[in-house]
Amino acid sequence: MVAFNFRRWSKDKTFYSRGLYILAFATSIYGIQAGPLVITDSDKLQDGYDYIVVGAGVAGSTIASRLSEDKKTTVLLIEAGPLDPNDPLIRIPGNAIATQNSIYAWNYTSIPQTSVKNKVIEVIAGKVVGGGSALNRMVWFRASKRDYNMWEELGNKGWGWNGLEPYMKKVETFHPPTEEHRKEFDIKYNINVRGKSGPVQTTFPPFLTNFSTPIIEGFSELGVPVTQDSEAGKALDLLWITLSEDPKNYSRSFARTAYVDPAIGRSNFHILVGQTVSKIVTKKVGKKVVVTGVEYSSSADEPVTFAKAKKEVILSAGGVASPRILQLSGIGPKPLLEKVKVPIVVDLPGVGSNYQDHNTITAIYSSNFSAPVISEAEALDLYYNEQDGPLTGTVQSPLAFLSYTKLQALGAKSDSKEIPSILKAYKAQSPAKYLCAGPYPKIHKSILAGYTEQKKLLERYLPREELGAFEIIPIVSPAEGGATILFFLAAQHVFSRGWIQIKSADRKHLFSPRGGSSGVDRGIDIDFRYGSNPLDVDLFVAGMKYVRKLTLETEAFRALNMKEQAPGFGYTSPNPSSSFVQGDEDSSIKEYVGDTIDTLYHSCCTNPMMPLQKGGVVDTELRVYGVENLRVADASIVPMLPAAHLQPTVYGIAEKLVDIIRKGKKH
Ligand SMILES: Cc1cc2nc3c(=O)[nH]c(=O)nc-3n(C[C@H](O)[C@H](O)[C@H](O)COP(=O)(O)OP(=O)(O)OC[C@H]3O[C@@H](n4cnc5c(N)ncnc54)[C@H](O)[C@@H]3O)c2cc1C
Repeated sequence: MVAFNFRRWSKDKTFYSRGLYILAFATSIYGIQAGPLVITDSDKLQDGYDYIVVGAGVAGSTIASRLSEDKKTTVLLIEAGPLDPNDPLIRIPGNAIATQNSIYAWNYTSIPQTSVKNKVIEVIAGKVVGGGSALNRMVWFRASKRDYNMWEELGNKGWGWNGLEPYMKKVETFHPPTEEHRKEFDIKYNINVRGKSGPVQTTFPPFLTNFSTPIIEGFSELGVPVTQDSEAGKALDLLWITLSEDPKNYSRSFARTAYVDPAIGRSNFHILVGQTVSKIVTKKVGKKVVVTGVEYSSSADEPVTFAKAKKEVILSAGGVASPRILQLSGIGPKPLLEKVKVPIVVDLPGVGSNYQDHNTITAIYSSNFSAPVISEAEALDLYYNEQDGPLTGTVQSPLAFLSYTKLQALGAKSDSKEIPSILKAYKAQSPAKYLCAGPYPKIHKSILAGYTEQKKLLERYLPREELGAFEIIPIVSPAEGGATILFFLAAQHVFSRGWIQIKSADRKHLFSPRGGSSGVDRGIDIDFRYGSNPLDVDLFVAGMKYVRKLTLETEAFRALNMKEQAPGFGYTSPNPSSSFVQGDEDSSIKEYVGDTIDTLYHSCCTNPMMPLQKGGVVDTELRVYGVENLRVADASIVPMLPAAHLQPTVYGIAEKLVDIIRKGKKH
């Protein structure tokens, strides 16, 4: 019986985890008990705090905790979700997928994605103290130097690799594997580039499968080596990935344990949980717009309560919620605010624009690979008694980040020796061609200017061996008679840009129930615009062909007798598009992309840190343009999606902001 940590079947497009079913009794035996917690109810609030931080996720927890290290500074952290009672659903790494479908998630849905067969996509985000770090897959690594250096080149001095890396390092305490474990799997790492004393614990999961051998050998046949350590600034080729977990008991190390728990008990730190912020409150002082505090409530029926900020409000509600709260507060594109009848406080075109995410499809193979089949009871026994087994982690072998050059050399036709075909076509596009005007009758000039700059950088750097273009995550799902092998394929530097726009001024939508795409009006249009630039779909064609080369043509994989289950050669869609060409491999993969494209949950870039005239929402000190005493710090300020999972980057952004505030820099 299979008890592996996650699987995803293309047939019904749902995730599930056996972990879900073992929780009930796991709760009762899980070792960690809640310590003494000081949670402040509204009626116990002080009459104002120096800083109010909205959202106790990755960034918000970090900022609130660090600011409260100064005893003279009062901090209020407000979180819509609960403080979990040390729930194994969160704490046991192997339960990650079950957590994503639990009460700890917001579970928004996108609007139908018109470029990919009107697919409606679930947009999972953490709604609990810890935010995304409480339910993510704990994959921990920074992007390549060039990813961050491009941020700097967009006009953000100090936000390149050299400006951000020390802060990402500051977050981490890295625990090397045992010598025996390192040797057994030939794990590569470089202790010198790792953090040594940060609050987030990272390590390699103890339970790895021998699938790392065909992965390393198969990729090697295709010219892809193992990188010594992704954290050195080149997250390219095959990477041994650490997870954000504590080897003390192989439990999740997340923003709650790393930052909030140490702050709880400080008399100058208060945290309100189960309270949803619906508005940043401002007043006019002369010509200036000044933030005075926030309004929040526990439900749509409750009246709002005002909390006063003496110095600043820092908005850290995440890539989807932060632009939403700004728009609800009258800070955003004028035509949108007019349409939904929110009084305009500041006309800021970039709020909600520039939406980016890693999108993904899954290839599935049968094989004769033999991996231990572990029952639920055995998995629990291993976890609790031996700190081992599939519940200790979420990945079991290295994963790959391929540059365009490597990907297209094997995965698709390249009609030029110098530049792969997708990039050649991208270069030929006018920046406005696939950009969406959002709430404007035509694309706003600042947003076009910002994208034009981004496009120039992508054109310049994507052909070089400096940036990841495509991620391949192998997952082994053991079964009697041979494991099922899943490959998650994820596009890294998407060309499409989406929008987040509120549909209503009514705060009641912030309390819309969870529940898939059941037609619940959540008062918000979340539009990834997946595949709106058709080259993003072409990239998946190249990626899928690459995976076929790897699985079906390398010696290492041929020995495993891999048979493609999905998409399968000659995949025909139940809902074929008009352009579908029977018998054509590219066309068939495109159909599969249209039917199954999904998110890798890295929503970001919706309040980009860029100059105002380039569609920016915040400056390099993360201050919102045109508003005094308001900053945004979370995944929304990322100007351009890096080729990496996001959490170390967002923690780093938060740590850097704290330093900026401490140094008291002015605009
Ligand atoms: C399912 C999933 C899997 C992921 N896997 C990985 C991974 O393996 N590795 C990795 O590096 N990254 C991963 N990520 C991404 C990473 O977790 C996020 O990028 C990161 O959490 C973003 O941090 P943030 O501070 O911007 O927002 P979040 O961490 O999402 O925090 C925002 C917080 O604000 C709260 N909030 C929102 N609205 C309001 C409101 N109105 N009032 C009060 N509070 C509010 C939310 O409840 C939440 O707690 C994953 C994300 C998800 C969702």
